[in-house]
Amino acid sequence: MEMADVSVVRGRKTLLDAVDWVVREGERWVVLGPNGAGKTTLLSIAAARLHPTRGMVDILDEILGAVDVFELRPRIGLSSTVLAAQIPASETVRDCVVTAAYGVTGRWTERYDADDDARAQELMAAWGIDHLAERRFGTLSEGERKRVLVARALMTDPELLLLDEPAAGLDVGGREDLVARLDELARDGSAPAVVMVTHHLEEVPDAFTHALLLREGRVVAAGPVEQVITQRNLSETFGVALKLVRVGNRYAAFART
Ligand SMILES: Nc1ncnc2c1ncn2[C@@H]1O[C@H](COP(=O)(O)OP(=O)(O)OP(=O)(O)O)[C@@H](O)[C@H]1O
Repeated sequence: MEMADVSVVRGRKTLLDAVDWVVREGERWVVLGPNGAGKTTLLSIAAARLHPTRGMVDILDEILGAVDVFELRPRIGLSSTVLAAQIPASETVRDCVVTAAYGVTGRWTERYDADDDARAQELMAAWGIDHLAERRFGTLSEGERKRVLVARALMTDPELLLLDEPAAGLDVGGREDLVARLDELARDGSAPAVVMVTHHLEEVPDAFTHALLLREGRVVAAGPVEQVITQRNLSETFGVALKLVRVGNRYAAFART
């Protein structure tokens, strides 16, 4: 996925300002930035859900604006709270996952073949939700919901996987469980390129390779994790003097006093 000089302007507000970014096959990116930095806007463009005001976007060798987005979208897996809000509370977990094959939320009259059912079953097992297959989405805990959303995002065997705050609202146990699963996915050589948006350094899985830091719609730094996740870059990105703590390949940050 490539963005060149991408800007998004709404009224007098610039949501994204001249963003250049390349995500290559096999890379696992985390996008970090404070509230309102433009992370979700950036991900919406990468998901072919939003067109920029200016600039060029190439997703999986298709140029946004010159491609039928309905053909492109099934090649991109997306997990986000906006999507979660579109899933009917009465939908079973199995249907939440399998309906991604048609890019719909809410099973209706579509027909799914044995391969679709087998793929959904395999993903539910991999993400630890197979015991919940017949449970209604609306009855799940936040942690269970998050795992359903990632399993759903993988249903079409996408070439690009986009995760918008996949661990938001989880307790520490739930977060660590999800981070461990994402870490395993990141280490899988057959997994698609991954981009994960978060506010929290603690949520960056060990095996993630690259980071992009965003502040007020501008890229503060982008590149390999160890070069980008530095005390100086993070302090600039979040507008607070931060102390960076590294434990193995995991990170945390605290205000410097
Ligand atoms: N249609 C719009 N018109 C005007 N401003 C908008 C519009 N959509 C988003 N914004 C603003 O653009 C900024 C970036 O929003 P975005 O949701 O991309 O940020 P974010 O980094 O994902 O934030 P958060 O971490 O709080 O979810 C915010 O200040 C938001 O209020």
